[in-house]
Amino acid sequence: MICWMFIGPRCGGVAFKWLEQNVIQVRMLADGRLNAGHAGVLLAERRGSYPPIDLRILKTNSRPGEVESGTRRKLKRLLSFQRYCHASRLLRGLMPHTPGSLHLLDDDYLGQAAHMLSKVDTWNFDIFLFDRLTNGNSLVTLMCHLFNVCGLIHHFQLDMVKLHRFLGMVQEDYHSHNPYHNAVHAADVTQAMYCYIKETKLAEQLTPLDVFLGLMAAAAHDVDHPGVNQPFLIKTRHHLASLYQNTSVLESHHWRSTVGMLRESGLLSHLPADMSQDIEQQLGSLILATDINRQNEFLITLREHLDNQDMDLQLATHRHFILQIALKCADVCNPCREWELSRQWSERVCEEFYRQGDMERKFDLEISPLCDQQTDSVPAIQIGFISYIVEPLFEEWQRFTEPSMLSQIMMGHLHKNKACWSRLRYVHTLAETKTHPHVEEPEPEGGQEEAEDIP
Ligand SMILES: Nc1ncnc2c1ncn2[C@@H]1O[C@@H]2COP(=O)(O)O[C@H]2[C@H]1O
Repeated sequence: MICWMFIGPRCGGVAFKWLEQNVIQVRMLADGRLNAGHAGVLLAERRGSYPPIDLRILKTNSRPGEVESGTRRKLKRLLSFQRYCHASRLLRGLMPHTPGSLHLLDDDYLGQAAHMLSKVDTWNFDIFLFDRLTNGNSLVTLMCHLFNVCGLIHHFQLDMVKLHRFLGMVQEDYHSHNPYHNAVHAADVTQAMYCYIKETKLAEQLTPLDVFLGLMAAAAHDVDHPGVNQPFLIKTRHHLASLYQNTSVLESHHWRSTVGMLRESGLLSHLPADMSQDIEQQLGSLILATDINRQNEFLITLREHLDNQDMDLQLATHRHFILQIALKCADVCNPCREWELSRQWSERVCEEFYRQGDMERKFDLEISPLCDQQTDSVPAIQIGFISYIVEPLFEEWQRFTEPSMLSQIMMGHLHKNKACWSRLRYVHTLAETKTHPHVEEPEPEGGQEEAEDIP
């Protein structure tokens, strides 16, 4: 059955609504235009960040065919115009976030944000605070600053209006209602990427193009993330899953969306065609490397290079590989942040998992691993994630940096945080035992003593 529905203003995330007996509407981001699937689950196709425009256009078209054919050009024009307004508001320092109530940023806030930027290369950079100080514009503000301090604007002769327009689009295309996969995560990964790029081992070898690619890929690597994972998209037969043949579905979408925004903004239009094509391809290869399913492939290659001591950063291919690794590290570095920051990311990512699990439960789909709030506790998820993903990767990264001061700081946080989660898991299991006395009382865990002083 084909069904078109017009729904309220954007609220992000994914929501279900029963339409008919056995047809469910799944709303992603509350974009107005929905795709229909006769298998029972309907998923929304995301077409940009400005649903009020979508809705206005779509409401004037009651039949799906008409919407598709008659307004495509108009829609595109309006989206661009809307984005243009957004970018120019950003340029004037106005807040783009609450439509109809634009305020000037308080000078004190800007002063504090500027002060934070002077320490943007420190590992304890508090991205949550920075996001509040910039009124939700952490990604745009951070990227503009980094492009400036890295000399990229000058080197690539970038047009500032186009740059703002592009970054505004990227930031807006992150779903602000995702607890984890939102623009603050992108800003966090970008800040981490900057720290890695500045590692002596890399800084000496990277070209301006490498730095440009590393920062751009970090900023855009999760753009338009729907807040659910690939298995969810596959089992609900989302059109992106079939478009990308069930392989690196989200990452492919992040990349292609980025390319679309690059072209729409015209940011690279002054560069020779072969150069902008190369940039698009390299961005793809970097963003696709963040597919967590490819973790082992990258880890094995990195280990081989380190064992054989054959990494030659004068070679473009080797620099590209190490940029992929750096981006992968940045993407999963939250357990290496200091406890207060790390804990927030852990809770956010688990909240996103649980929301997915709740939807799966509600609609009788199999609950995905780690997504069952009733059985998968935050501490248990964290210990698993640290043990199987983060530790193995960062151990090799530490070897690569020989080891740098930053690597040692990150490993220090990682071990402390893991011990802390162990302690919390123990407390959690103990509480479960008290509630369900038939469950055997847990033994104190290895990390417990180490974690005594951690809240
Ligand atoms: N603190 C964390 N705990 C558990 N999983 C995490 C954590 N941080 C990141 N991840 C996972 O790591 C994945 C990296 O790729 P994704 O962004 O697709 O999705 C991310 C999450 O599924």
